[in-house]
Amino acid sequence: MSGLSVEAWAKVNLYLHVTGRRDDGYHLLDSLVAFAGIGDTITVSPSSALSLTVDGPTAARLDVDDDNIVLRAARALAQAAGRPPQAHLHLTKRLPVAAGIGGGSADAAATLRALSRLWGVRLAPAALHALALSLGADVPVCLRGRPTRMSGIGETLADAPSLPPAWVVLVNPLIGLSTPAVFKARQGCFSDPMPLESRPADAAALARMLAARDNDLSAAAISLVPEIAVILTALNRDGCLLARMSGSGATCFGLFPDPAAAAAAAAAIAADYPAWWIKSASLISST
Ligand SMILES: C[C@@](CO)(OP(=O)(O)O)[C@H](O)COP(=O)(O)OP(=O)(O)OC[C@H]1O[C@@H](n2ccc(N)nc2=O)[C@H](O)[C@@H]1O
Ligand SMILES: Nc1ncnc2c1ncn2[C@@H]1O[C@H](COP(=O)(O)OP(=O)(O)O)[C@@H](O)[C@H]1O
Repeated sequence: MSGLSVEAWAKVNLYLHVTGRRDDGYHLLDSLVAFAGIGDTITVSPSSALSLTVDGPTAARLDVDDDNIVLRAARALAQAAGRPPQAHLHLTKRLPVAAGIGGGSADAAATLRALSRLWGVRLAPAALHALALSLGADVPVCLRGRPTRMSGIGETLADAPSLPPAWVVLVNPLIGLSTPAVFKARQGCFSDPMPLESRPADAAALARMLAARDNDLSAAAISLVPEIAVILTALNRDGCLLARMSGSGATCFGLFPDPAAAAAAAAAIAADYPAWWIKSASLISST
């Protein structure tokens, strides 16, 4: 497709601690966020009006209406730039929807990047960050697209140590899980933020660092979608260094030290569970 394309990489919460709750109901988080080399693609091209078309393997699971986060991002950027929202947007959807890997947030971030270039808009970094946050708590981190320590509700971002070469297998049962529903179902106390060690030397060291942490939303997500427990068991096989849920689920990731081990695990899981969405990809180490 002609136009200007930006990739919207899948977000992976390597760990996710819930450290508190604000008065407005939003939760305070401490998360190491990475990105996998698989995602959606946003392509923008000049047009006299704002429009969106969608294709791709998971497009059928998406409502393409005025409320789509991609169109909301375009309108918000146009308003901030004081210009009409004129562009045709095309979304190639490959990530499952409502899946804990930030598909919508990554699409919104990619839209902001692509339209900034198409329209020649250069918002100040603080203004772009605020605009991203107004679209969703995960949009600012997706705008960075590199390993990031995320806190607050998602607005406080700090560079994380660059990651060693590592590969993930992402598995989703193609059952959408609502983020607010998972936060609502969460029980138990809050975690304390933990300091992050310096750069892990290799994937095994990264797995050891992550093993001391958790995803505090897993139990709540499993109570809503029990298949998540089955996925974690399926991922925990030879060569897998760590298996964990990402975000509010239901996607889980297995961490692998090399691409061959990840591809072999993905193929073996696909043979056992042909109805699941299963992909292997590299982790983006830094930019
Ligand atoms: C949980 C996380 C972890 O990275 O990822 P996902 O599972 O969505 O991928 C994110 O914080 C999700 O961010 P995002 O999906 O942008 O959330 P928003 O649209 O802003 O909020 C949706 C709803 O989730 C809850 N929410 C979200 C973020 C947060 N820090 N605390 C919350 O309690 C609130 O109920 C809110 O109304
Ligand atoms: N472009 C988009 N891609 C994915 N989901 C979208 C999009 N636009 C709106 N949504 C809605 O956003 C919600 C969250 O989806 P998504 O961002 O994929 O999941 P998560 O927040 O778990 O990472 C879903 O209810 C979905 O219908």
